[in-house]
Formats: sequence, structure tokens, C-alpha cells
Amino acid sequence: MSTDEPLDAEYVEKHREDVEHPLIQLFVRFGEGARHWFLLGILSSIGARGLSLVPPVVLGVALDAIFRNDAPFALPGVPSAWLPDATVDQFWFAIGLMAVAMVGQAFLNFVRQTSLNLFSHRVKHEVRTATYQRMQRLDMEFFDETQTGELISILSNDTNRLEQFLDSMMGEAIQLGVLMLGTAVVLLWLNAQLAAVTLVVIPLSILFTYWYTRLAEERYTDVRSSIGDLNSRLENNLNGIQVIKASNTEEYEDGRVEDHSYRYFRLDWLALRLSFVYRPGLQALTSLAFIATFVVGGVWILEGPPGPFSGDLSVGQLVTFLLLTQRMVNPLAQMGNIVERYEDAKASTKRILGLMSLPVRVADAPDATDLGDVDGRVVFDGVSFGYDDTPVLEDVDFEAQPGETVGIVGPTGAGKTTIVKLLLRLYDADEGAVEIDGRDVRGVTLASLRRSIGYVGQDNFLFDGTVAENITYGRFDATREEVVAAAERAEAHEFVTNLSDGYDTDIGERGVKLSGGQRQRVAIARTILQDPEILVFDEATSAVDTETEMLIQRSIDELAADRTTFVIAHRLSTVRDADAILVVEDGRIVQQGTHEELLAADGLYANLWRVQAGEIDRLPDEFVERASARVAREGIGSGEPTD
Ligand SMILES: Nc1ncnc2c1ncn2[C@@H]1O[C@H](COP(=O)(O)OP(=O)(O)OP(=O)(O)O)[C@@H](O)[C@H]1O
Repeated sequence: MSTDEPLDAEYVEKHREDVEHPLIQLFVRFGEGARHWFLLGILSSIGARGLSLVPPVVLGVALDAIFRNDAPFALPGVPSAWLPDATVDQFWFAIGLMAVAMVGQAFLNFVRQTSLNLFSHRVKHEVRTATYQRMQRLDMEFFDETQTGELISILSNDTNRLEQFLDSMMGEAIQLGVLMLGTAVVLLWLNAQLAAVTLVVIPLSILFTYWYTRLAEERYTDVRSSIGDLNSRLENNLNGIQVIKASNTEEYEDGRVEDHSYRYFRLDWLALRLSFVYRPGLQALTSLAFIATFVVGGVWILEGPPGPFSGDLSVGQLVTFLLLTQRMVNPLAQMGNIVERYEDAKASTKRILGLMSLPVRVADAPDATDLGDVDGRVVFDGVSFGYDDTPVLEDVDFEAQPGETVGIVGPTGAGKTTIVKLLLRLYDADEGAVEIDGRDVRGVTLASLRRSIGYVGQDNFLFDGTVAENITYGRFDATREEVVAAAERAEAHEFVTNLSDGYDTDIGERGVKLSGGQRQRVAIARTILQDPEILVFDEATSAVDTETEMLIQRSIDELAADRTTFVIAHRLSTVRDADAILVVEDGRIVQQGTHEELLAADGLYANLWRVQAGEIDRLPDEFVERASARVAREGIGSGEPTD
């Protein structure tokens, strides 16, 4: 981590802000397979709005030509030879034209909605799956730093928001554009002077909207992040519900959730308040344009052209003006909605694309090759590592020969699990190299590396599903016989057959319907089925009773016989027979050797052994002092709840 910036929240935020033209990028990357739907949607939007202009124009012309007889029957863009001469025919022609335009508009609206919805749902699906696929491959460091709620919010809320914008608001935006343009053309064609009065509303609305957008963007960004925080809090609490109940901290958690919810409410309210001014403001502007047009047009017809105006204005023209102005009110008031949704969609897309463009540092090198058949020689060569700037491992050196069992012991927080995380390449060493069969783990493909290592931890995650599904996880082609054989070797078969549906029993979310020891045995069975060449047991038997531990130990010993095996244990008796034992303290290997050698050396191991064997009551002072210094440094057990 020393050479690269840490992948923390600040880095992610900065990265997100750097995303340029988010919506255009989104179209280019995800719209490809559905571009024809998009195009059809846009064309039918334009067509529908264009047709909506026909009835007011035809009505105005019909009023003057048919009912008042003070103008010829002429329609913009239609040759007069095509129009009927007789007044009655003109009347029916006008009605027919309006009817065709209205039906055509309804049909095109149907086409618009269907095609834009198809487009947006498809984009949503592609964005969501691509985001998940990318997220899954991001570095562990990213997951250490990012709250799950925040990630869920990106996968669900942000993609939904995007879809809403794409399927409705984008169509509305296009229609609004066509309406403005079409109305402007018709009004200018009818009477350019009066059109200047009516159309002044358009630049005013755009200015007003620009002002609103600038303010709203900032506020909506805050709203989004507060939703992420709230989701994270809820997610954390629901996961920790047992601890909350057991620690009697319901009220404390009520308060924390209330604080987050209140922050969201306040920020959302601030953003909403702005829209309360904006929307009525736009409505007032369009109403003003309507009244101004009516006043100027009315006076013009009654008393001749007022003030600077000149020329004629007919009743039919004024009716068309008023109808078209009135028709602009609602769509213009929608402009706020469109802008809001646009800002929302932009912020959401930035979050999505920001996440997708995060660098993956722990990934296959361009020239990475398959690890192939593994003998199991593991070497740590001068390895140093820290999750952030604090060093956790320093200059770790050891070698494990094929088939050997290596115990790793040492106080809590010493760095034992970190050693195996580097072996699995969940993180990369800052200095030195981790090698398997003489090959640096950074030079082989992650898939082949992780396939060759089986890891059983202290608290293994089981998926919602049946026992059998959990055992075959990662080896989906395994037969029932193989599953049963693996469970037998993991000492799990007996308890599984006693469950209500045997191997088909549903074990609940995270396997909550099983006991800790049962979950552990299912996890071991899963590893046995995968048959990896290198095994890691990280406190694998700490959750089971002594009897089960002996049984599991027997199967571990059998499995370990011909594979390189690492066993991390606090109970030293577990690793007593190991070929080598590494004693880790404060990120360094302070002793290594066999059980007998370490006893003879009379260091930390020998003293820990004597305490555990009951030969002495407590560790000698020098070890106790070191341990309390460590506890003080790390704040272990301080009991302070962290936010
Ligand atoms: N993801 C992480 N991000 C930051 N620090 C971490 C992370 N995981 C572990 N640490 C820190 O690294 C140090 C070593 O942790 P590690 O889990 O390797 O210890 P351990 O020896 O396995 O402890 P235990 O016996 O309690 O399992 C600890 O100080 C721990 O707080």
C-alpha cells in the first residue's frame, strides 16, 4: 500500500467526481444491444409531439376560413391544390385531420413508451450485472473500507434511478424540446410579433432552470450519500441484531438509526424545498406568458395593433396562440422534474461508473500463467505488509516443503491470518515475495492459485440454501456420493442425516439454523470436496467441543498427510505434531522449529505451552508486559463502540 494511494472512501469519492460525461459514457458502454429501441423511442417521441401541434393550428385556420370567412383555408406546408374548395368539405377535412392527428399521437405515444421502456430496462439489467461483476473483482482493501449498505445502494437504488430517467424522463425531455421548437415555428409563422411576446417565456424558463440545477446538483449529491450511510447503518444493525439484543443496546441503536435517518430527512427536505420554489415559479412564468399573449392579442383584435406592433391578427390566429401557450404550461412545469431526474441519474451514473473504473491492484498480471499441478512448496521471502500505513507483517521468512504441516501460533492480532491472506493473494505484499513451487503468486492466475488452496476459517460463511448446496459450492458438478463421502470425512455425515431433510435441509441465511460446530464441519466438507493441494485451517476447530475437535482433527490429519497444510491455532496442542511451528509476535516470526525444539529454546512458545499445560499459572512478566503494551496500542477490548 505504501506505493499506491489507499482505496478508502475519500479515494472512491475523488474517483467518482472525476467521471466525465457520465450519461454519454453509459450510453456508449451499455446501450449497444438496445440502440434500435432507443432510436424508435426518440423518433416516436418527436412524431407524437409534432402531431400534437396539428389540432390547434387546424382549429385556428378553420375558425377564420370556415366560420368567419375572413381568410383563405390554408395550412402550413400543405399545397393549396390538396385542400378542398367548398366550405362544408373544408369543415369535414379539418375534423378528419384533427382526428387522424389525435389517433396518430396516441399510437406514437404507445410506441414511444414501449420502446423506451424496453431500452431502459435492458440498460438497467446490463448496468447492474456489469457493476456486480466488476465489484466482485475489486480488491479486498476496497471491501475493508466500504460499507456494504453503500454497495447495495449502488446496485439497487442507483440502477433503478437510472431506469426511471431513461424510460420516462428522457422521452419527456425530447418531447419538451420538440414542443418548444414546433410551437416557436408555428407561432412565428402565424404572427412573428405576437410570438415574441409569447416565446419570451422559453429563455426565461431556461435561465430559471439553470439557476435551479446549479443549486440542486449539490444538494442531491448530499442526499445520495446520506441514503448510502443510512443503508449501511441498517445493514450493520440487522447483521448484528444478536449482539444488540444481548448487549441491551436497542436504545443506543435507535438513536444511531434516528440520527442517520434524520440527516437523510433534513438533506432531502433541503433539496425538496428548492423544488417547491422552482415548480410553481415555472408555472407562474408560463401563466404570465399566457396572460400577456391574451392581453396583447385581445387588444390587437378589438382596437388594432397596440404600441410597437403592426399588421393584422385574426381571431383564429389568437385562438391558436392561446391554445399553444396553454399547452406549454404542463410540459414546461415538467422541466423541473426532468432536470431533477437528470441530476439524479447523473449522480447515480457517476457512482456506478466511478465504482467500475476503480483500479484493481490484485489482479492477473498480463503475462500470468496457470499454476498447473502443485507440489506444495510454499516460501515467504522477506515479506512485509500493512493494511494501511501501519506495518502488520515485517520481514517474514519461512519455507514449507511439499506435504509438510506448519503450525502458526502467537498472540491475537500478531498477524497469523494476514500471512494466509497473502498466500491466498487477497492482498499483495508490500515487500518481498510469496512463492508456491518457486513461482511468485503475483505471476500466476488468481483462479489457479485459489483453486490450489483450501481455506477453512474460524467462522465460515454459509449461503442460504441446503446443506448439499453448501458442500458443493465451487464444485457444482459433484455427485451426491461424493458429497456424502466428503461429509463423512469431515465428521458431518451423522448430524446431517439427523436433520429434517438430510442433505436437502435448508440451513437459513448465513447458515443460522446450524450450530457453530456444525457450520464448521460443513465448511470442512466443502474444502475436502474441492481437494486442493494446499490446506489452511485458521482456528478451524475453535468452535467445536473437545470430542468433535478430536474427530475433526482426525480427518484434518488424514487430509494433511500428503498436502502442505497450515494450521493456525491458539490451542498449542493442535499443532504439537506439526513438522514446523512458526511463532508470530507483532508481525514478526520470533521463533520457528518443531515442538520439541521450541520447548528446548525456552522462549515465548515454551512459556505459552507451560501455561496451557497447567505447569505454570501465568506467563513470565516480560511476556505479560509485551502483551499489555500490545493491547494498549491496539485498543483491544476497549469496548468503545465505533461508528
Ligand atoms: N482488513 C483489515 N484492515 C486493517 N487492519 C486489519 C485488517 N485485518 C486485520 N487487521 C489488523 O492487522 C493485525 C493482524 O491481524 P490478523 O488477523 O492477521 O491477526 P491474527 O494473528 O490472525 O489474530 P487472531 O489470533 O486474533 O485471529 C491486527 O492488528 C488487525 O487489527
